[in-house]
Amino acid sequence: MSATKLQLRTALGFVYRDVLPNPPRDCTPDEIPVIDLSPLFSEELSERQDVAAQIRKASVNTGFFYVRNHGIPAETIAKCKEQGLRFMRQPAEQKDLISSRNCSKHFNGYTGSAKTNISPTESIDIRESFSFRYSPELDPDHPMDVSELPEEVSQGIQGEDFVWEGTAHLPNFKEDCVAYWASCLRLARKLVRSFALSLDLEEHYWDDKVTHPGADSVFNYYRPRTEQETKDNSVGLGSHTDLQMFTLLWQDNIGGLQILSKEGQWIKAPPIEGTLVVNIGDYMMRLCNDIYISTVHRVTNESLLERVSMPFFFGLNFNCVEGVVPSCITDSNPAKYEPISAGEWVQKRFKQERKAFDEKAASSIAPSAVVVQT
Ligand SMILES: O=C(O)CCC(=O)C(=O)O
Ligand SMILES: [Fe+2]
Repeated sequence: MSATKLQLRTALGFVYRDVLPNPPRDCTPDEIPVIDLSPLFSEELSERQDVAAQIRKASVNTGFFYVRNHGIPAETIAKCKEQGLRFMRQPAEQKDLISSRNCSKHFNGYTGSAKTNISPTESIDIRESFSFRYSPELDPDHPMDVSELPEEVSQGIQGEDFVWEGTAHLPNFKEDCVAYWASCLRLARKLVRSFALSLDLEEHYWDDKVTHPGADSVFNYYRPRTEQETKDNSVGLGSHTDLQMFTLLWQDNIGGLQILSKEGQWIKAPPIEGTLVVNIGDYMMRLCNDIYISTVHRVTNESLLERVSMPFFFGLNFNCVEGVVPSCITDSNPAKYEPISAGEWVQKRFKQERKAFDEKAASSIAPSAVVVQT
């Protein structure tokens, strides 16, 4: 059997990847290494540089790695997971009260099963999700009211209160979700320094560009597939790349995440207790002139149990217009990309995805629609 073509969405249009016909195989420790983050919290620059070197190696290779000793307490993770499950186990009508499509300007809130189709060449997504975004009053490092921000910053803030108003009946829901989000944000601000070091930039290169950053928390819920969905090879979440600088992902112990190797082979990224998965997003790949790789990945829950994951997508302040960083430009490798605002970059693809889904849904309704003769 020959390779098949996978069509992928980017903010700037479609790209294509060849996929080998072989079934997914286990990853090797070299493909998705486990990096110990304890030295990140060390006073010694050389220890922090050692972590940065490991991050560089993994980011150039597959763009995916696990981190352990990341500093997020297991209890914070467990509470957020429990809250997400409580939300998802509610009746559909209750969840739809905070439907992203009806209530949100910025893709926050609840999205039901079969309401997205992230990969044009695969099935619709079985996944359900709940999302919320950065709000300055929740910032663990410098909480402030949105009215205190300069206008060019406040315009880009995408947190929306309806997600909390519509979940206020679930005790401690907001508190537990925000605690996990805040821990991820703190870790991401630490990691972005390591990414700067890894690119031979000054350690604090991005510090003033992540004061009110892209910091999107999502709770993904994958119910088991039906018999028909299994026959049809339906995906939990179709093939895609992430959008921002990098993603921190907690996954439960069910498994189902796969990443596409350079050779076009799907490899499994199994759960490893006590770790988070970190992966490079498209915006980072662009800032690095393609030196770091934003790798295609997808999820299928092949078990008979529900599966949960909690990604946190991290990027620069939305009003930040950033181009390829100086250390990734040489005479023989000039900058391939123009500067673009971090916020615009993300919104472009979200809008495309929704438009494409609406068009697909409309065309699949058409054949059975009643044609009225006038
Ligand atoms: O559920 C997972 O393991 C990954 C989810 C993911 O890739 C995403 O939400 O972008
Ligand atoms: Fe993803």
